[in-house]
Amino acid sequence: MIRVNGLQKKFKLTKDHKKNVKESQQDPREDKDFFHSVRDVSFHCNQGEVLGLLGPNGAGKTTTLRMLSTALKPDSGSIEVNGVDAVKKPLAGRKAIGFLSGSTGLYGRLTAKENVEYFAKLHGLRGSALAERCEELFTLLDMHSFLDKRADNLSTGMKQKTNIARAVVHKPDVVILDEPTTGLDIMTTQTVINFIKGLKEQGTPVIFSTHHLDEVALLCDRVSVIDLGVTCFDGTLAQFSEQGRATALNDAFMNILEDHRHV
Ligand SMILES: Nc1ncnc2c1ncn2[C@@H]1O[C@H](COP(=O)(O)OP(=O)(O)OP(=O)(O)O)[C@@H](O)[C@H]1O
Repeated sequence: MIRVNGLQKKFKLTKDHKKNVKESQQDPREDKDFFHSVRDVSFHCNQGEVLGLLGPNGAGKTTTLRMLSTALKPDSGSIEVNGVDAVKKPLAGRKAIGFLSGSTGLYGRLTAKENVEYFAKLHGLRGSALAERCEELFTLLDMHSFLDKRADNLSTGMKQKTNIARAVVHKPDVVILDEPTTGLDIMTTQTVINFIKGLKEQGTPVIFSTHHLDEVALLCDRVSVIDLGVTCFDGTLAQFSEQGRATALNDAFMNILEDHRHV
């Protein structure tokens, strides 16, 4: 399981950013020298659960997920993965977490297969264990038709499948996916959704950020909403509808955001 408590992360403002800040309306995340992207974020996800991380553009979801992946160090707060303190022990945290980011690239000159195998080797897999794990992922993610194509020549969907395979090749304890279906066609989206369902069935906790509430309805046991860097909802889907006073998830989401901004 993964438990996140009171995460905070601020960034030093550049000169340009400071100029924009002066011109913008008052934002509680701004101060003289820093932009407080994540101010107070807490949630948890148990074995076999899928948690959907929601929030408007710029709310702080990617910054939060990058802290979970250990790519960014929080200014304060804790991240615990199966009892391991991932802030104090980032190497152990990195091993335990599989992270798909929106920005990581593949090695363009390597084929899809070579990309996944390369990351498997970095995680210490060798021989038949490596071959079996890669084969399992190639089948689950329906990758066989493009395994020998160079990454440079892959479509967006093929690249995303390869990125997902590479993120989970070491069978991490927790899987974190930043907008895994953004920009994908319907068939590729379905493959990714089925893949997440498979992880859930195996008991692996999955946290994914998304703007697609239909995916939340299909996949999620829990929902966490971040607004202006703060968790303004964290609970089950039923509690989400209850607090948002609507059965339609988009209405519930809008009500939760409005309540948060008018407190
Ligand atoms: N390195 C940085 N320096 C300054 N500000 C940053 C930095 N990284 C992120 N931010 C700011 O922090 C805020 C949160 O960004 P983040 O990418 O976490 O949002 P998000 O919820 O993932 O948004 P989206 O849904 O658009 O992907 C944004 O206003 C962004 O401009």
